[in-house]
Amino acid sequence: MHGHGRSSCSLPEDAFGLALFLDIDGTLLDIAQTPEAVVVPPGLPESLKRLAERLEGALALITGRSIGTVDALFRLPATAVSGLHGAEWRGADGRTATIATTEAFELARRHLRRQTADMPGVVFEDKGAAIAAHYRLAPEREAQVRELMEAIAGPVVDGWELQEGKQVVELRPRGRDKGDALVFFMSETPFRGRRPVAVGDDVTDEAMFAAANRLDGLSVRVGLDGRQSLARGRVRAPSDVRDWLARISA
Ligand SMILES: O=P(O)(O)OC[C@H]1O[C@H](O[C@H]2O[C@H](CO)[C@@H](O)[C@H](O)[C@H]2O)[C@H](O)[C@@H](O)[C@@H]1O
Ligand SMILES: [Mg+2]
Repeated sequence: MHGHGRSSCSLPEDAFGLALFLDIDGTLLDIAQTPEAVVVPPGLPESLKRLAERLEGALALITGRSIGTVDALFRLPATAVSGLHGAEWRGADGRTATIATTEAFELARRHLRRQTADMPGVVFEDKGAAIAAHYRLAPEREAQVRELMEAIAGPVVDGWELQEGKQVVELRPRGRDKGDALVFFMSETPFRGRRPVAVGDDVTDEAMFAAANRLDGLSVRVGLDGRQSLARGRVRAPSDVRDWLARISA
C-alpha cells in the first residue's frame, strides 16, 4: 500500500527499542527551491524532541547540512547530529568532531563563490568544510555547474571529493559517510543495543541504509520513483515521515 492515507506502512508504529537515524532534506522537510527556503513545519521539532526523550536520546539527524545549520533550523537541545554526509558529528552527550579546512579548500571556496555570482540561478552554499553549487533554479546550467565543480575540486586533492545530489554538486570531506555515522552512533550510549531505523531519500543515504540492514535494522526510502535503493521499505513523501513521527511520539 503506497500513495494513499497511511502510506508509511514500512515504518514501525511502536518506537520501543528503536534507534532512529533521520535524513533532513527530502525526508523530514519538503524540497524547496533553495537551501534557505526550506520550511520546518510547526510541530516537527516538538515531535522530534518528544521522541528523543522517549528513546532516551537514541535519535540522530544524519544530513548533508552542517551541524550549525541543523541547530538553526530545528533548535533541538542535546540532539545527536552527523553533518556533511557523515563527516562531522555531535553525540547525544555533546561531544563533537569537526573537520579542519586546508588552504587549497579555502581557495576553492573563494573561487566557487566568485564564479557562481556570475551564473544567474546558480546558488552557492557555504557549509563550512563543504561547499555546494545548486542549479534547481537554472536546470539548463547542470552541465556548466558540473564542469565548474570539477575544475574547482581539481586542486583540492586531499581530503575532499565531489558529491552529486538533488540538483546540486558539492565538494564534501572525503572519508566518512552516513553509514559510518550510523555505525559510530550505534556503538555508543544511548544507541547501543537498540534496533536502528534509517530513513532517507538520496544517494548518500544508501550507505546509511546498508549499515542499518547489516545491523538487522530497518531502512526506508522516501520517494516512490523507481530508483534502485538498498532500502527495504518505501514511503511516498516527507509528510508521511512527519505524520509517522507525530504518531509514534504522541
Ligand atoms: O542529507 P540531507 O539532509 O538530505 O541534505 C542533502 C542536501 O540538502 C540540501 O539541498 C537539497 O535541498 C534543498 C532544499 O530543499 C534544495 O533546494 C536542493 O536542490 C537540494 O539539493 C542542502 O542544501 C545541501 O547542503 C544538503 O547536502
Ligand atoms: Mg535528503
